[in-house]
This record gives sequence, structure tokens and C-alpha cells, in this order.
Amino acid sequence: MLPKIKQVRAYVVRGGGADYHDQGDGHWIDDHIATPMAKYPEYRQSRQSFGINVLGTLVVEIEAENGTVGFAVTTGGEPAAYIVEKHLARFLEGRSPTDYEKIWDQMYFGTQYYGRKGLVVNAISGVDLALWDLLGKLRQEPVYQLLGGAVRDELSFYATGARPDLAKGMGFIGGKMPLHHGPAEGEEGLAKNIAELATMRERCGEDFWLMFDCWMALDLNYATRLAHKAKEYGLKWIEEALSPDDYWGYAALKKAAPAGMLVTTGEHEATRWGFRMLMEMECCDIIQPDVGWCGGVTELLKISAMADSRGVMVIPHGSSVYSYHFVITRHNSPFAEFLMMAPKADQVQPMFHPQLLGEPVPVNGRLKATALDKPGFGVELNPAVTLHRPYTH
Ligand SMILES: C[C@H](O)[C@H](O)[C@@H](O)[C@@H](O)C(=O)O
Ligand SMILES: [Mg+2]
Repeated sequence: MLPKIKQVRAYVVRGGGADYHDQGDGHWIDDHIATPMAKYPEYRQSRQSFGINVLGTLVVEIEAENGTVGFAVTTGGEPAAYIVEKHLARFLEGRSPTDYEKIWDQMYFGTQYYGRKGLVVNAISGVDLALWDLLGKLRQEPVYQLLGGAVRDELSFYATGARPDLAKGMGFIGGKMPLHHGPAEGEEGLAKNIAELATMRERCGEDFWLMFDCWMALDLNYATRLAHKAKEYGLKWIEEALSPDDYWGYAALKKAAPAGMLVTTGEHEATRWGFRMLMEMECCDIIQPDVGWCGGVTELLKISAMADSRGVMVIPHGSSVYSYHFVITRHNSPFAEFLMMAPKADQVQPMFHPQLLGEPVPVNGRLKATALDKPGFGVELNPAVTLHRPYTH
């Protein structure tokens, strides 16, 4: 029998890490990227100007009675810490860490009256990930072994960032570019988007995957026109073009997209019910849940099985080791995302830098399953990163 859970603790940290949009000036990830807020000129240049990094990182620690500590990081900051300490902790303390199904059910339905998606499910996800890390540490097994083991010898990655041309040289299988101009910038902006794609196609050659990440910024007509103009340059997929709530728009975009171009979405969707809606309304070809935002590993297992039954690929949104341990175990997750967190997207650095010690990174765009062979998620909190515990219980 495993030792019971003694205490759950929630901390907040600023500066990069799991809240990876929380970067310094001059970073590609905050350089005139199209968003739903870009219709307001004052919020067009920088996503930080409208608060994309307002939350910060949530760190969840779960300590067992024998002193073993599992932890995880996700996006959530102080409000998520409040939910963990004041609401979720009661469903874990005194329980066995093997009760993760009952614990998840109580966390979700205990907060359903004010949660269901977004920040609350981020907090639930952080607790769930910390629980799987604890399970792995108590059983001295990597999480991917707890999930059924690797179905392939290594992970292959596409890179998200401003420089797909450099990513090709680093061995990645593709490059996903942030879309810089939205509908508020009219035909001129649309032409600039296509010109950027054309330049990258020229630099990357004909076979390298190129994708646009539209971060919820477009309307159906603009997305359809962008897709058809991008077809000429072999765009592989158009990602998160519309509001996550516009299931009807996605269904129409998937019908209207050029033959052979994939429509993808899901990083801001949550739970099996949200992804069931995406799949039953035939919104997309690939779903992209973030394991730190969709409900954690316990929920992603359910989402992934539903997708597998429908022949839908699950390519989790970049979430560092939390997605690597999952993707390597799923037949319908043939590759993974790697977010280029270097300011100029010109070198590989750990995605949640500087928060995690031992965070593996792709080498030549690949990561062997054996690189994950450490207990839990195989990472530790960087002691140089100052933790602040805003609430207790
Ligand atoms: C590059 C995009 O604008 C987001 O910043 C990115 O985090 C996300 O959409 C992704 O798919 O990686
Ligand atoms: Mg995205």
C-alpha cells in the first residue's frame, strides 16, 4: 500500500516557466501576434499589454506521509493557488494517491458550479499532474511507464516559433509560425501574412511542414480566405483560427478549407465534454489539448481514447515533460510540439526554463523514450526559483 497524502501546497512564480508568455521585452512570442484583442490598436503590438501573462505560474506540491513530494507547474498564479488551497486540497489530504479517479471526479464536480473550463480546470490539472508525479516517485517509475509504456522509441517534434527556417536546420519535422496580422489590418495585413509564409516556404523548401497559429484571432471569412491563399505555399494546418466557443465556425471552416489542409484547435478547450463537442461537431482534424489546462493526465486519457475511436490525432499543446510522457504512450499521438522559448527562436532551450531542473529538450528534433526514464515526470523544481505561498488552509 502507498503512503497517504499528508499535505497539498500551492505556490506562485513569475517570469517564464509554465506561464511561458511571461517573458522579457523583445521576445518573438510577444511581437505583434494577431489576437482577438488586436481590433483595439492599443493592444495590437503586445499581448502582455492586454494581460496574457497576468496569471503567472502555479506550482502544486503534494507531500505523502513518508515525505515524498510530487509537484507540477501550470498556468494559474494566485487565483489558481487560492482554488487549490481553499477548495481542492480537501479532496486529497488523507487519501491514497492511487485514488486519482475519485479525486479528479470530486475536484471537477466540487467546482463545477463555478469552473468547468479555464482557470479552475488549470488548477485541477496542476493538482492531477502533481499527483501523477507523486505516484511515479512512490513507485519509482516514470509516468509514461504508468500509462502503458512507450509505443515508439522516440518522440519527434515540430517547433513553434518565429523562425521555422532555423527550426528546419535543428532537425524539427516542421515549423508553426505565429500569425502576425488579423482582420482589423484588412487586406494589407492578409497580404503580409501570406508574404511571410511565402518567405519561409522559400527558405525551408517544399517538403518542410509549415503551419499558422492564429491564436483565436480570426473570423470565418478571413480564416477561409487565408487558408485558400496559403494553400499555394503548402500550409499544412491552420491552427485555432476562431474563438474556442465557436464550434459552428470551426465546423464550417473544416468544410471550407482547401482539400488536404488540416484544421486544428483545442489548446483552450477543456475536459472530455469540451473535446466531445469539438469531435462530434467535426470541428477539426487534430485536437491539441494542453495537459496542464484540459484536466491533467487523468482527463487527457479519456479525451485521447475518444479521439482514437474516431481516428482523430491528439497532438497536445506544448507543455514540456507533461506532454512528452503522454505522447510517447499513445498511438494517435505520432508527434509532439516544442515551443521555442529562446527570444529569437534561434536555439533550443527548455520550454519551462528556468523553473525545472532536468527538463529534457529535443536533440535534432527528437527525444528518446529513455530520456524520460526517471521517476514521475523526471524533473525537480529549480531551488534558485523563489516560491511564494500566498494562501494556506
Ligand atoms: C505562438 C502562439 O501565438 C501561442 O503563443 C502558442 O503558445 C500556442 O498557440 C501554441 O500552439 O504553441
Ligand atoms: Mg496554438
